[in-house]
Amino acid sequence: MTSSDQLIYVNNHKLALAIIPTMDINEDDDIPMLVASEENELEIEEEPPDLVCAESSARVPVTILTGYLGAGKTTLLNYILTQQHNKRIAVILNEFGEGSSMEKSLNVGQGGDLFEEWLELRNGCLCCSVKDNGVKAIENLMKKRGKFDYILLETTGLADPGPIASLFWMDKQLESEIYLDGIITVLDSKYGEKNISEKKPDGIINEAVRQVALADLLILNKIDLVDEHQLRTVTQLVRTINGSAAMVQTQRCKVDLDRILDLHAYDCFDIEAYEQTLRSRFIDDLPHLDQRVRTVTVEVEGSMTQEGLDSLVETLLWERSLITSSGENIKVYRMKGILSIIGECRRVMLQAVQELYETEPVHIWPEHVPRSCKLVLIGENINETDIRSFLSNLVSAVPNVP
Ligand SMILES: Nc1nc2c(ncn2[C@@H]2O[C@H](COP(=O)(O)OP(=O)(O)OP(=O)(O)O)[C@@H](O)[C@H]2O)c(=O)[nH]1
Repeated sequence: MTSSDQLIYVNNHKLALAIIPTMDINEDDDIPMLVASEENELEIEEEPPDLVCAESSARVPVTILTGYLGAGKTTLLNYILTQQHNKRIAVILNEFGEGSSMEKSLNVGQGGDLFEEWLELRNGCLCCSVKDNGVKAIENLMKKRGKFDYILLETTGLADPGPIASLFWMDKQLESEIYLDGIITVLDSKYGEKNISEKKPDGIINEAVRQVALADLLILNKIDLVDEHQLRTVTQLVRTINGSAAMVQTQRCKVDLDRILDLHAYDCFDIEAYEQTLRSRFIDDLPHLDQRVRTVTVEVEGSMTQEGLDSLVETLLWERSLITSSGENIKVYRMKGILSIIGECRRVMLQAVQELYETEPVHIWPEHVPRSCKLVLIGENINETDIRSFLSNLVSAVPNVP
């Protein structure tokens, strides 16, 4: 198998498995197409009856499964695929063509009526910065194989999930067939602290920290290998980095699938669930650890103008130009918020990953509730004092302005 192959397994009933390795992209190349290689001709039925979704107009969720080397990502994947979920799940392993990972993935779904297809991705990959390519490749795959109900994407242990999330976080106006449902990070309870604390050259934040920071759900796995004290320490550490994600403790990643699938972490499908994620679960810093990446929640009473919102996005996400009082540059990985915008009678939901953001008016502000702007930020060098001061400058001192 060469690095330009994709391996697709399709279980007639509910499972398709794909491995998409790293590829080079030429600027002159067209949008990637999934084509059959000569090695194993792909036989495509126009509409395979058992794989075509009844509601073909429904968008397909993508869940990103990430976590440091050996944390239990594949264990989680296998667990999901063997549970009752009544979904036709496509699995994409972003494995960079590593032989061992492929062998391991061959175990997934064995025992069912499994068959293989070899596909080649002419250009484009899931880890590149060209947003459309990975998405188009999957959409092409869906056209060929019929529509899946769900896509699970397992990253490598050393992946930064940020760029991958940006790839799938599609603007609704682009009318993509897929959308980002959530990022799940699996952590090894025994080695999690060591992995998170590992220093990289030039002070770069390591991948384990980034994976925790960007999680919508944190799975603290391998709890059978630690005692209560170790579990408390790693839980505290993870919570300090990401105070917004839900968290579960597991052995062999056994977790209720309702906690994993259909999270809607990037839309306002369930506003109450969204508001839950804005509630601070922040705990005190652990003094013995260098905690450059952390979560801060700030709420300022009052409303801001649309220009204020533009300025917030520009400063925090695009220019990354906010400097702390101690001279450090604030870098936001993930931001959520509920804002009061002057002239808008509804609460405005704000979501951001890396430099991408989305705002959406949701519920009407109740008359008795004072208007306010609330932000949750996860990133480097973030501290409450500087964020509060920045937000206060943007928020007018006039509460309850319609
Ligand atoms: N004791 C114990 N072992 C576990 C648990 N979960 C997974 N493992 C084992 O840990 C090892 C690594 O698990 P994987 O699921 O392959 O981890 P991964 O994150 O996919 O690993 P990479 O792809 O190499 O980064 C395997 O031997 C698993 O059987 C657990 O809860 N307890």
